[in-house]
Amino acid sequence: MPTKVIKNGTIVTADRTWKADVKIDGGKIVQIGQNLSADEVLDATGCYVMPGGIDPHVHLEMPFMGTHSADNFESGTRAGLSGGTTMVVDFILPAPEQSLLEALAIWQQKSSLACSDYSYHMAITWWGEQVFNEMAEVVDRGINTFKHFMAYKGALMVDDDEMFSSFQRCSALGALPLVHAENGDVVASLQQRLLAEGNNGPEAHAYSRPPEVEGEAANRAIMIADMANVPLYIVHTSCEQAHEAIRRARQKGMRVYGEPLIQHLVLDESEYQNADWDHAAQRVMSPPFRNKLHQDSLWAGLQAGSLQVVATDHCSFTIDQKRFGVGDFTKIPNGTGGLEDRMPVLWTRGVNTGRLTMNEFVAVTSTNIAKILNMYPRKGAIVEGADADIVVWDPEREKTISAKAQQSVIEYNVFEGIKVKGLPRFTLTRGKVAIEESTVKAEPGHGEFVAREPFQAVNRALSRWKELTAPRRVERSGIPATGV
Ligand SMILES: NC(=O)NCCC(=O)O
Ligand SMILES: [Zn+2]
Ligand SMILES: [Zn+2]
Repeated sequence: MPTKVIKNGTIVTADRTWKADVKIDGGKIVQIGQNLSADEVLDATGCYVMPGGIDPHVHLEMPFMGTHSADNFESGTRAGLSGGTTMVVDFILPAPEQSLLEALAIWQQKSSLACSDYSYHMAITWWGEQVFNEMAEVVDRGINTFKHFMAYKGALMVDDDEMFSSFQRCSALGALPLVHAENGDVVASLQQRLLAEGNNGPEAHAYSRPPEVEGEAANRAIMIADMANVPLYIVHTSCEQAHEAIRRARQKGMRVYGEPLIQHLVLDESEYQNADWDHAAQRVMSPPFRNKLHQDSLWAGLQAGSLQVVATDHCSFTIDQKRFGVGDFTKIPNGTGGLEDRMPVLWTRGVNTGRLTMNEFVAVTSTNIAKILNMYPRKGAIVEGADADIVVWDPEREKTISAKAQQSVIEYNVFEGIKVKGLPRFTLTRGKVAIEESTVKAEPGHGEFVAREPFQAVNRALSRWKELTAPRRVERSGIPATGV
């Protein structure tokens, strides 16, 4: 590959902003400085040169609710690159009783046509000696995060006992547990009550998953992680109740991380009242969209640092797939898209409004998650030696989001009609230009798996502290005789 230099731009990282050129060779950043030269020049006049976005929460070709999500690794990563996201992390979902390693092989096959780099979280969907043993091998293969669904009763859900066992295993292996925090038993019961009362439309999806069920599960997961001496990452934090649990845990010194989605920051529950069934069903996801007060709480969390990451949970379904749930909202496949839109929408609603600084934008879209997932500074950084996953961001480029022009294969977009200002001029994946304004040059198969080492610092610090403060037997010199 010829050498490249990005010239005339302003580099923006999570902690600095400065004017310099960036030279790329062999997929890596090799030099940062003034007046650099190379075989090819990419002009960044008027632009910000930032670490490419990392979306740590996507479901590409996910087997779920009797179908598969519509975007695969090819269309999903192409959509990501179009919006400035240069890496995704997908969830491996072993079937009940299936070997984790067998499931990993299936996901390796699915991701062979990825256009950008990717990694995996392994879901713990059942528990037993085999899972306990295989978790060590999964960590050896570069997967240091394990996901637990506290919802989707009868499908992906695990109970507290299984979760506690798995969290303890994570602690021993230097791995990080993730949770989908919703009380699955209560949701299942509310769903049945709503259906029995004749509430079968998509709005009932939101009624069956109020913020309280998310808050309770977040608190429970935090307590279980504390008992297991392990940090915790709570995915798709959508409401004040869950955010409050995370804030409180962090104030007490616990390592708990929270991840709002761009959908929850920008779209609200009124979408489910739309008179058009398709419109409302297309927005069915778990947790559901919330009201403005919850949105304010999430924005405040990003500003204050109590929430660290903005993701998408990209899990797209076609109109026909959504229609599986006509007459019964519990059969509407849960999930929405967002991979192409996360960065432009967050820039527009965050940086352009003054809610986030540019550096905070980089932190919550890339650097923080690179650190949390233990792949920094290979990813999430503009430094010599890092992968050249870079977005050259033009703050003046505008568009109106429209499904007609998107990379995702579905026919609609939940952000349809939103005007964004701030878009990629170039997106580079390991030094290769994948996007040049609206020209897509992404190459299926270019993406590589990113292996992540087990955690050292946080897990060790937690275990050491717990060891020092563990309950201890009191040694006594004289023990009185029993009073008989
Ligand atoms: N979020 C959602 O509705 N679908 C994807 C699966 C999940 O993350 O819960
Ligand atoms: Zn989830
Ligand atoms: Zn998800």
